Amino acid sequence: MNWIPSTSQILQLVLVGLAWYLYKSWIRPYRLLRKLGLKVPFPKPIVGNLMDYHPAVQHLGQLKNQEKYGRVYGGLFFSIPAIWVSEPNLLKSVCIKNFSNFSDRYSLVNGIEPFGEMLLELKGTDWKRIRNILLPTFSASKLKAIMPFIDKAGDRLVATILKAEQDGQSIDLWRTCGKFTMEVILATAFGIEFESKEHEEKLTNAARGLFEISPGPLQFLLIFAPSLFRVLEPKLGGQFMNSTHYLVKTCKQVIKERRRNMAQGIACRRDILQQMLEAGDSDKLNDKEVVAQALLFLGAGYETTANALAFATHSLATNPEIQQRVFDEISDKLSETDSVDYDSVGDLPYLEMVIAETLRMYPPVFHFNRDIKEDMEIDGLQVSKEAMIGIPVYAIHHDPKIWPEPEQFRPERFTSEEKSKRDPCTYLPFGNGPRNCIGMRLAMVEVKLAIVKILQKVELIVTKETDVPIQLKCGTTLSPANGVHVGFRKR
Ligand code: HEM
Repeated sequence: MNWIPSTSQILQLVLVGLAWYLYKSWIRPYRLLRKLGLKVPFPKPIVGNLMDYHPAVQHLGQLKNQEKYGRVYGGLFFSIPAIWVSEPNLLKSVCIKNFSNFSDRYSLVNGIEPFGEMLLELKGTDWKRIRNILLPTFSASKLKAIMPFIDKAGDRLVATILKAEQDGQSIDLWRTCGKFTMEVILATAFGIEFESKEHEEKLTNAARGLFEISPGPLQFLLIFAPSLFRVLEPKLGGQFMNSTHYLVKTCKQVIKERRRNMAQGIACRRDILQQMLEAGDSDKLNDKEVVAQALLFLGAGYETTANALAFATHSLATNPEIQQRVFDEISDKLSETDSVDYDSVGDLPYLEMVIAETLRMYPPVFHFNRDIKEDMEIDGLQVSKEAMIGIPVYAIHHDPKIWPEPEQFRPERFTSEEKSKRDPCTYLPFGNGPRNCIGMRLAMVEVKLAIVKILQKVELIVTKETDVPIQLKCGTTLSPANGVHVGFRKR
């Protein structure tokens, strides 16, 4: 005889299931953090502490939590227990001293192809293998080879600015910087140059759609139910899956063409894509791995670098004496006719300090994380393998005990003397340790070259449209909430 459950039995089952789910995803991780001896703001079911502050101002949430709970506290990222650490000694242990226990990142997008194969998401020996193959790609000599692409994109950036100045038009310099960094990364990592305005827009929109998932239901699905995410996201108007498909297809076409040319002995462009295709002696990257890294470089290198450059231009416009000093340094070291090459942009110490201070005040990557392999105690802090370490970069960079008057823009904080007084783990725009940002040199050279080229032609000035102070917004990265609207005065 078939047993048919009654409505009340079904209801009871649903309630038990719900209670079990809430216990597992809410109470249990909360109790774990409390058991570790951490102060934890009481989380909400499902979202945890994610919505304690509006998602767009997570950077201020970091600061408030640091003020309230100190440099170590707990919180739930959805149901994932996170130990937030901003104490420099502990950070040194996590990122460097005990690296073997914290060598991986907590996986947030590895259920979608090709994200699981990206360096950012890879773990253990798989990460080490790909990182070692890729490292030489970002060496000084290899970056020198791609300088012509960066230089060309820099010329286009300056042409746009000069046209705006001539027409007396206002432009959003943040968007313009985005076009520059997009052009660089597409030309170098994807081996593509824009064929038309339409082509440029299609590629730019697709690249923007990557990693463009803000905290909310879609992010929840992406982390906890990637198969469902794959089906639902495009139907809910998201761009992530469509952008991914388009970019993978585009990259595969370029790789096919390169492989054909290589087989026929036809010389190929010396860009990052080519270096990846040729990288490794006995241990080569296969095409799937190359596509994954090209997409990652696009996602990790476009918006971050654009924001850094846009924040730097805003800081220069709002600090005219500092801008003058940078201009004097550029004029002393480089005549306008000199080509701006890798070595010449590397010899501008004051500009370097200005960029460092920009990245302190406005770190585009305002937090990052480390997975915990085994339970252990580090400098009196008990950590559990069921949790992750969260690193609140914005709060660390605005801690008044480390950076007096943190809201003041002072490049002098980065003289060699001042730097030697501070613990390196108090400044983390590119992370730290063996898992730090592999694209740091490329990003720095892009930002420096663009600033040199801009300042050689125009002075950046504050207009009535300029946001002072600049308003910030958290999405995947920390960006200017209203763009960057500064004026230009031709030199
Ligand atoms: C101003 C621009 C940039 C900033 C602020 C930035 C920041 C960061 C940060 C904070 C991390 C995490 C580091 C850690 O966990 O210790 C990271 C990782 C990474 N970044 Fe960047 N980044 C920038 C530009 C770039 C560029 C231009 C590329 C490549 C073209 C790139 C590629 C990567 C990759 C592949 C990783 C993962 C490294 C690994 O797991 O081994 N980044 N970046």
